Amino acid sequence: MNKIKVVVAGPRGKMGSEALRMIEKEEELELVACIDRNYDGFKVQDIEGLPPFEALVYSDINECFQSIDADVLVDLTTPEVGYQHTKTAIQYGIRPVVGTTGFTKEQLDELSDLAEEKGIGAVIAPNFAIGAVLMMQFAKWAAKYFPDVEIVERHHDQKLDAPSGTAVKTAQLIQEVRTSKEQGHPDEKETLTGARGAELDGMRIHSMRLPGLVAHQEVVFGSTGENLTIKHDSFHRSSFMTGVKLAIDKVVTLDLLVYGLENLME
Ligand SMILES: NC(=O)C1=CN([C@@H]2O[C@H](COP(=O)(O)OP(=O)(O)OC[C@H]3O[C@@H](n4cnc5c(N)ncnc54)[C@H](OP(=O)(O)O)[C@@H]3O)[C@@H](O)[C@H]2O)C=CC1
Ligand SMILES: O=C(O)C1=N[C@H](C(=O)O)C[C@H](O)C1
Repeated sequence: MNKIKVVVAGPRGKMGSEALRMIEKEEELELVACIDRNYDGFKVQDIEGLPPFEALVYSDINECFQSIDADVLVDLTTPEVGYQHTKTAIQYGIRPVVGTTGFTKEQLDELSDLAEEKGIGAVIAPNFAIGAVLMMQFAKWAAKYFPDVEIVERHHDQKLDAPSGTAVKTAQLIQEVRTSKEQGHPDEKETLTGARGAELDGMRIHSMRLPGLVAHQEVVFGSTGENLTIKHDSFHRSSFMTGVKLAIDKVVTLDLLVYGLENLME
């Protein structure tokens, strides 16, 4: 059996370390290297808390891709670094699977164009939890009937981007089917800036950050005399790993960039 050769960027992070534990259990996957700014030249097994892989760690992504034979880059870092990593991977013909959130629309468009130009598969998924993907799809369905909607996302307080990638993706999916409208009272005024949350096409997105949380979202629809709430909770980062594995399996068969795991689920 030909294993899929995987590089993980951000291996000491909350998601990156979970991805290593997933790869350790999956027979068809082989970890061939990691990218980490602090441990150049180390073996993964020499970094405290990480599984006993012999794979080498590189600080420089170019050096990594010039030195090893890899099929897929899994990026779980930060918006700025993840964007650069994704671009570099496509340029080297290594297929990126990106969980990192916070990319701008312009960056996503640019990466999509680059992948198409090079004929390289790529997956960028704001949320790899199957339940979260379903939550977004159910919300899209409901928005056909309920155009008044607010999104409330709650995350741990170490998160760098707000709103979450999932909240933005949910709003974009809703936008595809919802009749565009401004919500709330036409004369409403914020007496404290930000009280009504972020705004996307008239929809409001509220972001909470608290210790103890992992990743949670409610999509609340309102209509005459009724409310509908669609809710998803990730209580542990293992919830994202089924989707990461699915994306790795599928990306090697693609020749363009796919944004959102729903496009890979049958
Ligand atoms: N798509 C999905 O399903 C999910 C996506 N995410 C996203 O994944 C990303 C990572 O999340 P999480 O694991 O919680 O974050 P962490 O902060 O725990 O991990 C981030 C990792 O990136 C590394 N990093 C940070 N800055 C740099 C840099 N300049 N160069 C190289 N490496 C760097 C960190 O290393 P260092 O210690 O050196 O800073 C760390 O290993 C986020 O964008 C988050 O939103 C999270 C959960 C699910
Ligand atoms: O940073 C996180 O933790 C998460 N980030 C992703 C997002 O921004 O939507 C996915 C999930 O919500 C966890």
